[in-house]
Amino acid sequence: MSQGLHVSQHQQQQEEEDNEEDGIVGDSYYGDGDSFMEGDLDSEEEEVLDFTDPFSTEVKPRILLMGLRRSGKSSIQKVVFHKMSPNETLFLESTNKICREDVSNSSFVNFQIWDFPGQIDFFDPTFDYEMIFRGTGALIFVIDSQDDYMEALARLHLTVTSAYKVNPDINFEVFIHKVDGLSDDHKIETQRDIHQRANDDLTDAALEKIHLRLKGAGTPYDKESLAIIKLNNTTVLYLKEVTNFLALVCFVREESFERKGLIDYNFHCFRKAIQEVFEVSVKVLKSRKHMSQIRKSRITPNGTSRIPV
Ligand SMILES: Nc1nc2c(ncn2[C@@H]2O[C@H](COP(=O)(O)OP(=O)(O)OP(=O)(O)O)[C@@H](O)[C@H]2O)c(=O)[nH]1
Repeated sequence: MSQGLHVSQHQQQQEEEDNEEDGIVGDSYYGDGDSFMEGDLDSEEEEVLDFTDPFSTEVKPRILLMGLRRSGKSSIQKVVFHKMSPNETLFLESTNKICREDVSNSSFVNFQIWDFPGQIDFFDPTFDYEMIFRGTGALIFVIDSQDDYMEALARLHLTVTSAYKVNPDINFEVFIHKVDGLSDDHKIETQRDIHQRANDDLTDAALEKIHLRLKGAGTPYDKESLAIIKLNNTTVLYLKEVTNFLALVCFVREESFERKGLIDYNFHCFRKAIQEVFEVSVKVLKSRKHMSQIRKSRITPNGTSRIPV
């Protein structure tokens, strides 16, 4: 509660400060201003986008973070990729230029994330959205669930339809953010309402083929999903989910994969055994709980036993 109040006061103050600044309309989105964050954390690279930079032509999967002002885009990025504590995000300044960051923690994780200013204007001639969307793999649209989200939905529709026209292969993700201020019932209701309205808008525009994924709408993997990664030393890494809390990671010689069916069969037996152990453990725990309840019911309030146990 108090956090919510604190945030809204901060937001109000920030809005006032922002309003004093020039908007970015008429200004270049890719200017040579400083990066939006002072005191850069452990970022690999973070910079204001500059299309004259030859590095910008490097082909890397690109993820765009879009949404209204103060919806929480930069906070998500800072908390996820820079281990910033959520409280510290209160002090983030509003983003007024497109900020591009390389995320390359390892050879498996290597992509760019572009954080957009909230008030981007698709009709501004300095904003070359066609060029941006053409090379984009995924667009994450952030909605502040504590705010009146009608404006955000209108902006979502404009963003998604503009992007889809340029590049129908973009994956659209909608993050319903700041749900910490909502009750459980309100969370579900908000998600349902946003989902319904966003899809209704697309249907009205005869664009129901655009698929919006809203957080909570499903996971991109199931129990058959697995990862087989060939390492460079003739070894293969085999990763597969056993239960929600357990994954099996094996390093196997490459030639062993000629008999992959055998590996799958062994994995199947292993998973079955784990599940059986789990089910037996649950039964034992339940029966212990049951016995302890029976014992308690045989003890009178003054602590003496009604029936010897
Ligand atoms: N309650 C709550 N507040 C949050 C959350 N995430 C971010 N905020 C607050 O929301 C405000 C705006 O966050 P930013 O990350 O700067 O938002 P933005 O979308 O990048 O804003 P612009 O750069 O203006 O487009 C900050 O005061 C954050 O502390 C959250 O999960 N819950």
